Parts: sequence; structure tokens; C-alpha cells
Amino acid sequence: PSGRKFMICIELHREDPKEILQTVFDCMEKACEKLKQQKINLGLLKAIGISNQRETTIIWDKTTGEPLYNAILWLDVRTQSTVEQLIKKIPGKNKNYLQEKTGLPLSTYFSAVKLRWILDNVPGVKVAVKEGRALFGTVDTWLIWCLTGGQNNGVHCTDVTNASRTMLFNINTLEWDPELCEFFEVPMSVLPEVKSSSEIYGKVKLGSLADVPISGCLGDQNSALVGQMCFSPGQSKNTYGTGCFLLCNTGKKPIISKHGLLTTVAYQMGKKEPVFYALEGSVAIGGLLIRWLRDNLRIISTASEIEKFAASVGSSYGCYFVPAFSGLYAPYWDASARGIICGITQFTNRNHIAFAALEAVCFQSRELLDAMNEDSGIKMSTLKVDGGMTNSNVLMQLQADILSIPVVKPSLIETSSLGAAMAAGAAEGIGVWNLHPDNLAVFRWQQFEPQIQPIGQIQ
Ligand SMILES: Nc1ncnc2c1ncn2[C@@H]1O[C@H](COP(=O)(O)OP(=O)(O)O)[C@@H](O)[C@H]1O
Ligand SMILES: O=P(O)(O)OC[C@H](O)CO
Repeated sequence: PSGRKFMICIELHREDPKEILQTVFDCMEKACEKLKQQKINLGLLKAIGISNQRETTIIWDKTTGEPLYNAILWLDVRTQSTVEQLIKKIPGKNKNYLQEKTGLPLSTYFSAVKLRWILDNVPGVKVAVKEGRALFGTVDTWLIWCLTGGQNNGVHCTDVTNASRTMLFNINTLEWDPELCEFFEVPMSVLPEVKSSSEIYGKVKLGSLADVPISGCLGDQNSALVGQMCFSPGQSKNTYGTGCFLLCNTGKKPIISKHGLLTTVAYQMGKKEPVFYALEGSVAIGGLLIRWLRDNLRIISTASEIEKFAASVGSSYGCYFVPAFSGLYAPYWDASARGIICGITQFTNRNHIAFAALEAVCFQSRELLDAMNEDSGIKMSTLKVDGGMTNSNVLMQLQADILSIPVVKPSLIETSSLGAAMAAGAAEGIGVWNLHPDNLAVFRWQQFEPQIQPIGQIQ
């Protein structure tokens, strides 16, 4: 009203799909190079598994192979107004309106909202859809399509775990849902075929791995659940990467959360195998907070330095950090929330902020665990962990203290990759191994015991 102009800065997270492809391709070539240096015959490579960032949305032209827009990453919040528009058409403006079918609340997080935004805002996409040239996919779909030939009969598919994060997939019928597509006004013609997480999708057409089948595909958090061998209902893990994702295997029936968790497909290890479901607590900002301290505040120069600063004070002395950079995910689902550092005094220095940042990751995970306990009615007795942030022993000890249960870290923390490899090797027609409980790998573990007692238990 005063006539002044305001600039609104929002968190945009995008990537060039071709760069993603090139990076994956380079990584495959370098890995092959190393194997050759070690005199390992590439012919021994039987299959490839893909573990990918979920929800990230890509749309491309199948006749040229060119992306029609940048990939919109899962934590990008440009779609906030799209969400608001969609909520307006829901009776009672209930953001859980689609929960029975999708297991998810309406949020900027999921692919359908990002795709709607692209259709509304990117010139040329609607025409490409109308002319039958546009294909949609999450990162797995894009990679499989490109690696299996692209314009020359590339396979356009995804797996059930990735499909279950789009909001267009019915997690009960395990099919794309016409009503959901109608709600988001997304044409079904752009959607990939949905397959299990462990079957041969196609063969690589180029490079050193030409002719090797791609036979495993899971969203990264789901493949970490597999890599942590959580095959029985009740088993769970928390992955500390860019965000934090606590998944609990709930068995063969989807359980709808009453405490802000997501219901998602956990995995399906073969066409004829049953689908397992999981309850999931997702926190948008985990390791990204450490990167923010490094790149934006510049109070650390490497991620691992945070431990040293945090350990030097052993407490934040009343300083708290809420890293709601992309809104708050589980259990709040509030896209409009933003970050805050509070409780700052004259005495506060970077060490206290470093400690508060680590605590923030742990407190967010505590909220997920509390919601999980409420939903399941069973108190979790230990927490299995993995992901890049678990390199920090200070963080792991803090997590055990804040949860009041032991935190258990496997010797191999790249469980997302392991899960995809397990799926690929177990696929029908590959048969390098099977996933029978007796045949699963056994890891060494490091256990962090709680060293403080909750106030109620102090004698
Ligand atoms: N020693 C450490 N202490 C704290 N955070 C760390 C440490 N090492 C890595 N990280 C964080 O872990 C994240 C990377 O973990 P990773 O599992 O590779 O994530 P993603 O799969 O999401 O890329 C980065 O955000 C980084 O800040
Ligand atoms: O590897 P991350 O932490 O970016 O994981 C991304 C998740 O799949 C988002 O749902």
C-alpha cells in the first residue's frame, strides 16, 4: 500500500538434469576405470541398482531427449502458492484430503505439486504434452530412460517406492490414480510405467557398462531401509543426509498416520513379491544445516569441524536453532514456517551455535520418534542410523541422550547404495544372491548409549 516494492527471497533448489546424468555417467566410468586398474574383469558386473533422491521432478521431450525445464528438487518451496491454490479446492481446506489414497499431506514436497507448477509456469511444456512429446519422471526414471537408450527406445519406468512419493499413485491399488491425476490436472500420458523395486528394467546402452542390466531401483531412504536389513515389521532406521528420514517397516498393509507421519511404499522385491509399507517421518534440513553454517554463516570451513566447536562447549547454553529453511515437514507440514536462532546472549559464540545446530537435528529426529511411537503404540527401544552426518560421533551421542535410547551405527553407513545393490542382485534373471534372512550380511556396529537420564527418572 505504501507503494514500496518488496523482494521475497524463497528457497529454490534446482539442478540441470543433464548434469545429473553426466555425473552419474562419469561416476560409472571412473568406477570401471578403478576396477580395471585392480585387474577386476568388468564382465563380472552382473547388474546395476539405482538409489535416488525422491520427489525431485523432471520433465523432458522424448523426441529430442532435452529436458523441458530444470529438475525441481524435493525441498524447493516455489510451489507454496500452488499448494495454497490446490487447498482452496478441497472441502474444508483439509491438507490431508488425499491421505487415504496417497499416504501424504498436500505439501510443496511431492512431485505432483511441482509438476503442476511446471505446467502452469514453464512456456512450451503444455504444448509438448499436447503433442505427446513430454515425459515426466523422478531422478530414477530420467536416469533409466537415458541409460537405456533415451530417444532410441529408452525405457520409461519408475519403481513403486518412487511412484508413492508423487501424490499421483494410489498406494492401495498400486496404480496411477485417475482421480488424483484429475485433481492435479496432470495428464496420465506423461507418467512412467510403475514396476517393482527389483526386476530387470532394461540394459545400459552406452559406455563401459553397455549391456549390463539395470535391475534395482528404490528411493534413497527406502533403499537405506533395505540396506539396514529392516525386513520385518517394527524395524526402523533414521538416515542423516541432506535431510533426516526415519522409516519404520509396517508390513504388508498401509497404516495411516494420526501424528503427522507419511505412509509410503517401503519396497517390493520382485514383480511377484508382496509390497511392504512404511511409516516415515521426514525432516527437510539435516546435513544441509551444517552446509549452511559453512557456506552462508561461514563459521566452519568443513562439515567435520562442527564437532570440534560443539564439543568444546558441551552445551548451547540456552541457544536454540529451528532450521525451517524449507518450511517444516513432519510432523507439522507447515510450508510457511521459517528458520530462527533464539536464546542468544552476549556470551553466545560460534561454538554454541554449532552445538545448537547439532541439537536441532537431534530434536527434529526426536519429534519423528515420538510421532512414530504414538502411531505404532510401541516404544522404539533402539534407533538404527546411517548417512553422511553419522560420521559425527558427537551428533550420535547427543542423539542417544536426546532420545534416551541407544543409537546403533553400522560399520557401513552408505546403506542407500547397499540397498539398491541388494535389490539389483536379487532380481529374477540376475540371481547373484537372494534376500532370505539367513543369507543377509552381518555388520559390525557401534552403539551410543544415552548418558543422561530424563528428568522424570532421576532419583
Ligand atoms: N563429520 C560430519 N559432521 C556433521 N555433518 C557431516 C559430517 N560429514 C558429513 N556431514 C553432512 O552429511 C551430509 C551428507 O550426507 P549424505 O548421506 O552424503 O547426504 P545426501 O545423500 O543427502 O547427499 C552433508 O550435508 C554434510 O553436511
Ligand atoms: O539424499 P537426500 O537427503 O537429499 O534425500 C532426499 C530424499 O529422498 C527426499 O525425500
